[in-house]
Amino acid sequence: MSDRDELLALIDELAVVRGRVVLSSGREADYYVDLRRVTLHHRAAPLVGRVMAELTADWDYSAVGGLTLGADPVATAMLHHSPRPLDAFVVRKAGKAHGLQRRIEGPDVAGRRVLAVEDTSTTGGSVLTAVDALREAGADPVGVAVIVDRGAGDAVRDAGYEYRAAFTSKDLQL
Ligand SMILES: O=P(O)(O)OC[C@H]1O[C@H](OP(=O)(O)OP(=O)(O)O)[C@H](O)[C@@H]1O
Ligand SMILES: O=C(O)c1cc(=O)[nH]c(=O)[nH]1
Repeated sequence: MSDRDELLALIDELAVVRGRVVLSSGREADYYVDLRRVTLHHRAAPLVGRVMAELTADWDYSAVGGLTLGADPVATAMLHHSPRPLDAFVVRKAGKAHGLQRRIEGPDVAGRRVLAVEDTSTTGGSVLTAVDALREAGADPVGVAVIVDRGAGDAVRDAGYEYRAAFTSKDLQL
């Protein structure tokens, strides 16, 4: 079985929850894909790293990350399982007032080409928040990549960024 097929089967088995749910955006939906159950799973996490690295293999970037928390294990999986040397970063939902007061944690991203990732994207609001913070920090986001797309493509493209998803809701029969 290919990495992609194995990952899709694990997402279906571990992450899909059917039932009424309120989403991050405040919208309601009748299914949820809890990808943290996949990105933090011993067998699935390396597949996430390889599939997401392959999905973006033709994009030039040296660091990967996104808005905490969903993006964090995606970025670290890529750091560990990408064939290219990659740093990871974490974009905080809010800056912190003590310590070094950084909004973006990890090796400096200023002046670097970076990839913004998400576990799943519905409105694109979360990943575009990360992209805005990256720009503010002097980084150059080369695109957005997510494991499961729930419809954020137009919003991300309208904001001026390329958008790729390893899978869509349809791949999961949702
Ligand atoms: O495209 P959007 O409409 O922004 O929705 C997608 C976001 O929702 C989830 O995170 P959530 O806000 O639940 O927070 P968490 O990552 O801290 O769990 C998910 O991990 C994405 O970040
Ligand atoms: O839009 C969201 O908040 C959302 C949808 C989904 O399927 N999974 C998730 O973690 N968040």
